[in-house]
Amino acid sequence: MERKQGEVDHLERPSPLTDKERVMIQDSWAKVYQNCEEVGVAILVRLFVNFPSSKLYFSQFKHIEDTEELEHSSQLRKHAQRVMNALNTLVENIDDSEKVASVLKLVGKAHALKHKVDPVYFKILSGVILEILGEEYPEVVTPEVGAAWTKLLATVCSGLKAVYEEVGWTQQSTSSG
Ligand code: HEM
Repeated sequence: MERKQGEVDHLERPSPLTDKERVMIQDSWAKVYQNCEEVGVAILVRLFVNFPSSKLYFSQFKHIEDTEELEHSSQLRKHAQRVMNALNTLVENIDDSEKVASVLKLVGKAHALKHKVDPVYFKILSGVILEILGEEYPEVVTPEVGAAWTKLLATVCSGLKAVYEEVGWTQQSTSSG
């Protein structure tokens, strides 16, 4: 059974990142980004395996259940690359709130208006990112570094939610699920 939304509720209402947290995020990301393709694919495969309803937005692999087959999907790999690139831009520009806001606006608008992705999946994805980073980089992602990432991802989710509200997103038939 899928895990539900409440699990990542701690990602709500982020407090601002401190300078120390920004540095921890940038240092840890530098290591992660060396393997961006592998890590990106691992994150998305975990998302789609653990939360199969998230697959339904993707025309080319929505019916694929086999993990290895998912891993090789070109649509999945392309999206993994896009997610990692966007995260890289956010981390690189962590001190530039205008740049961060413009990235979130582009991503939020595309997902709300074009792809019609329920924003809950951004929270779910954030949980998966934290999980994979902790598993793959246990030496780098110490509890303190993980906490900084939690804050960053919470900021991303709340920024995206604000964009969704701005473009008039209304909850679509997910209230019972
Ligand atoms: C931080 C999180 C994410 C980032 C940075 C991101 C980034 C992107 C980008 C840059 C695109 C192409 C933009 C466009 O179509 O105009 C895209 C496409 C897409 N995204 Fe995301 N995405 C994220 C999370 C998600 C999630 C959680 C889902 C659904 C569960 C999703 C579903 C899609 C779909 C269905 C497409 C179109 C795919 C295609 O045409 O092949 N994205 N994403």
